[in-house]
Amino acid sequence: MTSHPSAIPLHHAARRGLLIVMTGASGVGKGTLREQWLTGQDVFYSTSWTTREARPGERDGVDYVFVTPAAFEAKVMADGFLEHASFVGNSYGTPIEPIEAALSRGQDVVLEIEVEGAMQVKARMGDEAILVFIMPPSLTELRRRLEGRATETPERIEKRLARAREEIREAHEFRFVVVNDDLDRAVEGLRAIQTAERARQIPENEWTPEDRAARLRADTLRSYALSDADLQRVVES
Ligand SMILES: Nc1ncnc2c1ncn2[C@@H]1O[C@H](COP(=O)(O)OP(=O)(O)OP(=O)(O)O)[C@@H](O)[C@H]1O
Ligand SMILES: Nc1nc2c(ncn2[C@@H]2O[C@H](COP(=O)(O)O)[C@@H](O)[C@H]2O)c(=O)[nH]1
Repeated sequence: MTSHPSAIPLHHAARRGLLIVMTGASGVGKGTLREQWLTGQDVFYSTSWTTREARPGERDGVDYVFVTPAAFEAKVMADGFLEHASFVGNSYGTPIEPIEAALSRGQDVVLEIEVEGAMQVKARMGDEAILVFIMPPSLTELRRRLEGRATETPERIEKRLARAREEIREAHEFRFVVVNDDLDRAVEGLRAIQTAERARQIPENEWTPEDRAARLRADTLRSYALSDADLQRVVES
């Protein structure tokens, strides 16, 4: 029997990549988690544009594309960003074109961005965006991590912590919340989310035992379990 393309069930058609957005306060460990989580995976990590100065050891085109405010503004005017935001005195943005190309060829895409930009992605991409808020165990631990990383002046650390207090209060806006206390446990949570979201693209009767386990684990990370009081406790701790 010959089959017509339109007769191919949707789930057998080429899979579109997942768009996973990691967000959360500066210094919570997004980059550290991402490196451990994505090592060995063929995932497209979006390199952002920024107007901030490169830190020692950061490479242009790898860690960020470092640009002047004028070049950044020109890209904004050309509608070249999926999202962009100002963060403690500098601009940051996600170039749109490589993201759409990766998703169309079936490659998963990971963004690592602050909260205002993540809200823009949510508004623009709707349910396609899998938004994951990375939560610090406490604000005291977040301060310890920012101080330990030693990339910011004391004044800039205070500004980032002030912004963190606002960002943490927005956590319930995102689909999942992963607490980055124990690094391995947090990475395992991110893997479960990725596997569970992939499984959603196929009928449930085709799920493997691993898919089912991932779904159960991912359900424990849904943000609706968090109350405002829970978020306030983190901010005050
Ligand atoms: N689970 C963890 N336990 C202890 N320290 C951690 C943990 N995760 C990350 N760190 C440390 O916290 C510091 C900040 O981590 P990282 O640079 O990955 O944060 P980030 O969220 O990517 O920051 P930014 O948003 O500013 O780029 C680093 O020194 C890192 O080694
Ligand atoms: N909205 C966006 N935020 C971004 C982007 N790239 C990085 N970031 C976030 O900015 C802060 C500060 O970063 P740092 O490198 O100066 O410490 C942090 O939360 C990053 O995740 C982006 O393209 N858009």
